[in-house]
Amino acid sequence: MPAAGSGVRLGAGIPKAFVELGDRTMLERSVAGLLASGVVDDVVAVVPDDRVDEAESLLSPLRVGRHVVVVTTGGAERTDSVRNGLAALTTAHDAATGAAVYDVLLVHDAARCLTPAGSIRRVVEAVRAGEAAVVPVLPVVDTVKQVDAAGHVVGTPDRAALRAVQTPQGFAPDVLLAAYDAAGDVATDDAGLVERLGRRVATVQGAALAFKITTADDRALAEFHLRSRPTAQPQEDP
Ligand SMILES: Nc1ccn([C@@H]2O[C@H](COP(=O)(O)OP(=O)(O)OP(=O)(O)O)[C@@H](O)[C@H]2O)c(=O)n1
Ligand SMILES: C[C@](O)(CO)[C@H](O)COP(=O)(O)O
Repeated sequence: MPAAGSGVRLGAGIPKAFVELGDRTMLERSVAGLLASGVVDDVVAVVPDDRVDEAESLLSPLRVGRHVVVVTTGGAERTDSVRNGLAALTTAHDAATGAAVYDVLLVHDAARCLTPAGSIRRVVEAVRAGEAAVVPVLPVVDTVKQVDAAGHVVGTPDRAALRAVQTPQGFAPDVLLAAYDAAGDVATDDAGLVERLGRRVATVQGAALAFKITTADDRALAEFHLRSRPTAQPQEDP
């Protein structure tokens, strides 16, 4: 779980994953949401260097039953943070068993902390059914324009062929590790690195509640959803 971003666009003055929504930080909500989905065993949370102790303390109550929750530090770009998370996972495996024990790896933004369980499950099921890489998507409802540097429209892609992509993105472990090994530069999502290997990326239905909390308006929207359902993290698709 990449959670090491600074949250410039949110403008809260602290790293975004540590911003509270209601009584819990986005980080806690996101990790709890994954573990509550019933299809996630362990989580590596990737946080800013100076937030490791705080993350350990926030996430400690979630270390129940068989679940392992590891905290490690991030890098300058999201890609760097995910790479650090994968390294922590590999190290943990080598120390414990000497072999990979997972059949699916997910990469999930801490900033998508209201993601319903259904979306997480659909991604995992599609990887288990044989897809090497899977992304949850929504149809694009606005017309999308391509613009030049001056902001003038240079094209209108066919909206029917466009999708807005969310997380968690799911992968066969060897495919994700190979994609990060091969990655020379940054990508805006993890599946983009898999595409560069020439591998197929499948789509499954995403969820409106899996929106990425990016701006103050998004935060207000998330708080509205939580006030509407005060008792729990949303776990089912609307
Ligand atoms: N160097 C980075 C940058 C981003 N992320 C994480 O990647 C997810 C998606 O990134 P984004 O929403 O863009 O978060 P920020 O980078 O914090 O936002 P901003 O660009 O506004 O600063 C977030 O959970 C964020 O914490 C990360 O782990 N490491
Ligand atoms: C991975 C992602 O959430 C898919 O939509 C998105 O690309 C992250 O972008 P950000 O600029 O790092 O928020």
